[in-house]
Amino acid sequence: ILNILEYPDPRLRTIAKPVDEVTDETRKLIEDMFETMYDAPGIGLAATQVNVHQQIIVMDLSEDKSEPRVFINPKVEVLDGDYQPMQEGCLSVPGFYEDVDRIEHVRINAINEKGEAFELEATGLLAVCIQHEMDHLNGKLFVDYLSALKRNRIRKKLEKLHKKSA
Ligand SMILES: O=C(O)C[C@@H](Cc1ccccc1)[C@H](O)SCc1ccccc1
Ligand SMILES: [Zn+2]
Repeated sequence: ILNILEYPDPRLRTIAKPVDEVTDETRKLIEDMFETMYDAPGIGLAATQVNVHQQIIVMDLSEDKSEPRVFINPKVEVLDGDYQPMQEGCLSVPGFYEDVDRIEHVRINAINEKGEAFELEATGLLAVCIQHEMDHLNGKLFVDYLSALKRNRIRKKLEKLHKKSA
């Protein structure tokens, strides 16, 4: 189980680098990321959240861990400009849920854990999760879409929690 960085940890703002070659080490990291995500529990996890600054996302939207997905060096294209609001949470901002507007229909191009390129069209929760995880790889968090007032309230509450546990 890997440690998940929590807001406002500045390391969450790091921009992830592309993966040059998918090695056994990459596959071991992906395995550890799935274990960490399922344990949290969550339906998505970006390498940035476990302080590894490579463009790697793991996801599983199923109820029974039956649909693990891996996205390496992902690129997202907007397929139509409509936005949809959805309540989002984040394993790096535990306990807070707020509505965020995301693009409704996207296409993602990525590489899988075998190093093979693939393409996927997504709408609904999958599209939202892909955009949420892509933001992590670009050092962005869902709290960045909220008002400064809300974001500061969340930051203060989490900082207080971190002081207690520190
Ligand atoms: O990246 C993360 O922190 C995991 C996120 C992924 C996510 C956020 C918003 C909407 C969809 C996915 C979540 O914390 S995983 C927890 C969760 C589970 C079911 C539905 C929404 C969020
Ligand atoms: Zn998140």
